[in-house]
Formats: sequence, structure tokens, C-alpha cells
Amino acid sequence: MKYKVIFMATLFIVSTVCFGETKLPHIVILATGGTIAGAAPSNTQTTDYKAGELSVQALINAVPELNSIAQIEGEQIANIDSKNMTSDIILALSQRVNQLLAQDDIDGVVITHGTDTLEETAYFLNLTVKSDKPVVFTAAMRPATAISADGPMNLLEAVTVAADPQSQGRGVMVVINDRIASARFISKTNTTTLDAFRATEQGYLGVVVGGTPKFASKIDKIHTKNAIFDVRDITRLPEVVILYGYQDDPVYLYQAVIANKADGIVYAGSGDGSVSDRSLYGINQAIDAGIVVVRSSRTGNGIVSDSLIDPGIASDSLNPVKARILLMTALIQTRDPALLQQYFHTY
Ligand SMILES: NC(=O)CC[C@H](N)C(=O)O
Repeated sequence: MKYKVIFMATLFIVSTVCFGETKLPHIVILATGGTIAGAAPSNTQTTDYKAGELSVQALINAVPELNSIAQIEGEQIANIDSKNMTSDIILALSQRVNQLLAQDDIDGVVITHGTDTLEETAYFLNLTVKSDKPVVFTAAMRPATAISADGPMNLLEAVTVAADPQSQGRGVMVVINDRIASARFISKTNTTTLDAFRATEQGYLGVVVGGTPKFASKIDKIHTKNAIFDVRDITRLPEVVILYGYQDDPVYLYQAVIANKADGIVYAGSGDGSVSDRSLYGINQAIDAGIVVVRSSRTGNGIVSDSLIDPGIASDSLNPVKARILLMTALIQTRDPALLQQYFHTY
């Protein structure tokens, strides 16, 4: 044992002297805005602040410790409140991540994002990034100006996970509040608290403990390099809307969607994605007009089962916003309901 330690130490010294310092992983931070880049007039203000105020360089400068984990570079993709995120921006983001990860000298990317719609963008990248290199989203619930702002530690942990070789091949991850989640299973489940994110079904992939990622699992759902989707040369994503199922939900909403020639509808049904009689009428009209319909659930948990009674494709365990992302991505490829149903069970 003693000789092994001496041998390893000698090897380290010899390799450092002969080959120079061990190179740190090269991580690019792509910033899109959100509370992590948010600012308020006072350090106790944690609501009603402005999201997307600080630049990516300001976020990096606030955490000099990043430089001991990775060789860091920053790029500003947008600086917005994620409630205003668009399919054009997420498409541009996916294409940029694909370009960066195709470079041999880049080991991973971290994306900062507003929490409100992070789960949608992260899942889109989980479907469309053609690489095994780590892609890690992070965010914050408290603005950068607040006492105990969570952004700096979240950014440090996200970079730590992105720089770790164990993170390869796990699909797009979300690192917030010490937890490592798959983009496929994570959602925002609280309006304002620090622990706003929750993973459904699968649970978490791991946690970051004392600055070290501790992985516990991998996801079975297909993602990134093994997903069949390719948006690298796409200029516009199909339009998919979400209609909510509730008591007295009106049919005229479906007529508006048909008149506006949307490509798809995700129905956020009650319970097991069940369709009310009024919506059934609207959905059948939409299907007759060539619109693809997916049934999801407004419950926020569980699997929507395939149905012989209700029309449309079952969303599996994808919530309505994630089901919309998969349908937008899949419609580039096919409009065949059987194949689309297979995708919803696969991704
Ligand atoms: N905590 C947050 O990031 C929410 C702020 C803002 N609504 C956004 O999503 O960008």
C-alpha cells in the first residue's frame, strides 16, 4: 500500500514536470437569462425583481472558484425571463450546443435559464443534442442580489457536474439545489420556494455532496445521441398548442386552433388524460382537420395510458409542456399516429 502511494505520487510529479499541468476540462457556459441573472433594488426582495439583467461574464466573475474546476468560457444566447422563451430561441440554442460539442476541445456545456420554462428547453435539448458530452442546465430561485442567493452555488455545482467524466452519456441534466436530475423527469413544482424543482417517476440521477457529484442511476428513456431526432438544419419548429381540460371547457378553443392551422394539440386532460364530451367533439374536429392530438394529464404525475375510448396519442409520463416539446420535435419526422405513439413511449 505504502509503495503504491509513493509510486502514484512519483508518477504524478514526473508527468507534471514532463507534460506540464494536467489540463482542466473546457466548459462553455451559455446564458439565457432568468433569476440566476436577476437583480432587485434591495437584498431582501425575492419577488417582483427583474430576470435576465446580469451578463454571462458577471455570473462567471461572481464565482471565481469555477476556474479551479474547469477552463471556462461564456456565451450570451439571450437574456430574458424564461416565460418569454420561444421555439426559435430553443432551436438556436440546440444548434449552438451541437456545434460546440462537435469540437474536440470542448468537454461540456452548462446552460443558465429561468426556472419557469427550464423543463421545456432542457427536455428539447435532451431530444436533439447529438453528443454524449455533458449538457447541464442550472438556474436560481433567488435573484443574484438577494441574501443567500442560490445562483452562484448552483452554477458551481452545474460546472462541477459538467466537468466530471461520470456525467457522460446520461442525457441532459438539471443541477439545482444540490440535486442532479434528468431533463426528462424534472419539473418546477413551486412558485417561489428554493426547493421548487421535483423529479417525477424516475427520481434523481444523483446529488452533489461537498462539491463531488455522486451518481445513483441512469435513465432508461432514450436521449441525446441515441434519439432519432435531428434539428441541426431545421429553421422552424412545428406549432403545437396546449388546451386545458376542465369543467365546462369550451369547444370554440378547438375551432380557434383549427382556424389558425396549428400542427398539433396537447390536451391537458383530467385524471388519466380523460377527455370531456365537449373536448371530445373539438378533438375529433381537429383530427379531421389533420391536426395531431396528444392526451396528457393535468395531474402532474403518473402515466397517461393508451386508450381505446379516448382519441389521440397518450403522452406516457410526459406532462403537458414536455409532451408539447416532444410533439413539436417528432412532427418534423412523421405524422403517423402509430409511430408517434411509439415515440411517446420511447422518449
Ligand atoms: N426563478 C426564476 O428563474 C423565475 C424567473 C423568471 N420568471 C424566469 O423564468 O426567467
